[in-house]
Amino acid sequence: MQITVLGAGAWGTALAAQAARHHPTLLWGRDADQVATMARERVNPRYLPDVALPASLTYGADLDAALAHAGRHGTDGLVIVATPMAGLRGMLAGIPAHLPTLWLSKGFEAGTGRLGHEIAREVAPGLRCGVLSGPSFALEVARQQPTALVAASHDETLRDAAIAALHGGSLRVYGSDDPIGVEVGGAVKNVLAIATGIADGMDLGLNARAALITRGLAEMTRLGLALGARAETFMGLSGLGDLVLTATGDLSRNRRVGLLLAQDRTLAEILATLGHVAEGVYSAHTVLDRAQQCGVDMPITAAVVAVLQGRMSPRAAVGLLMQREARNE
Ligand SMILES: NC(=O)C1=CN([C@@H]2O[C@H](COP(=O)(O)OP(=O)(O)OC[C@H]3O[C@@H](n4cnc5c(N)ncnc54)[C@H](O)[C@@H]3O)[C@@H](O)[C@H]2O)C=CC1
Ligand SMILES: O=C(CO)COP(=O)(O)O
Repeated sequence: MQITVLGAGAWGTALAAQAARHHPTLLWGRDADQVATMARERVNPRYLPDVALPASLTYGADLDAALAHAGRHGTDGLVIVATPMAGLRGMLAGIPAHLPTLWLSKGFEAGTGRLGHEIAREVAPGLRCGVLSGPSFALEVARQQPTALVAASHDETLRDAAIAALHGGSLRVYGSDDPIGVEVGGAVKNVLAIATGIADGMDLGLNARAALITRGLAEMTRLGLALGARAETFMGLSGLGDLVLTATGDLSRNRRVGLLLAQDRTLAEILATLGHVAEGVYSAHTVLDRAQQCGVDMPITAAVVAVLQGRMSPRAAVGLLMQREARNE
């Protein structure tokens, strides 16, 4: 299978390395100098330093040529979009309709509030596509540490293509026909990881973290159900799985944002030093907007939004959550 990965950040590079062990794979990046460095040194010094990339992986900065690589044998190729959510719309709009496509981006699009499958429906109707998500720090995948992912699409042939492309060795890829649930899980866990980062940064303790994860999962599930997802999806890899990973794992950029907010660093300072995208920062208020449109209560998300917008201190946000009325679980 001919595979093209669009986006040479941490996750695109890690997944391209995995794919290249089994299939002819090309990694496209928008920065020609970075691409030339990767091709020469077989390492991505900016986003995944210290990980040697397989010799079989090829590189390109020309988007048309990269897409032609995936289309070399007609419809048998696969395009994997690995940009942040902000780049997904532009990428999907340029992919030829015959090329099956997966995206890795996790979030609600800032401005429109759309999930990936909603963007695809708008800009690429007819494209066979789906999302690949689940608990997966790029560094661990790049180091070939065991990881389980979920490929979600209403199109069974697309799920099969994702599994054929990536399942094997240290990576297990499960299928799901609930792309809404898988996308809501991947988007909301980023916001909740900021919340547990704040709690841990304030030394609130392990009980507080467990409470945020559990009640956060309830928020995530409520929103997902309102948007048309199935409840059981949130007990799976992209719900509970990715939430536990991101909310507790110090490799998470979203969690790191929360830890630093708790030290009273400003968001601008934090983002200037992060060096990678933290999607929760950009989709938190969009999650809340969509929840409000559906009449869904998301108090933890609302608290994170207030802190991110500088309207409330972390301490005040915790106080507000603790003062809420008692209710049945
Ligand atoms: N890093 C990780 O462990 C994981 C990340 N993800 C998701 O994958 C997506 C990408 O994340 P990372 O690779 O970690 O980000 P990153 O911050 O490491 O790299 C982002 C890459 O995207 C490129 N980029 C940014 N905007 C772009 C645009 N408009 N068009 C084309 N390229 C653009 C940047 O140049 C950079 O190469 C995010 O949505 C993230 O939530 C999902 C699972 C794991
Ligand atoms: O999505 C991820 C792990 O599954 C990565 O999380 P962060 O973006 O918070 O690093």
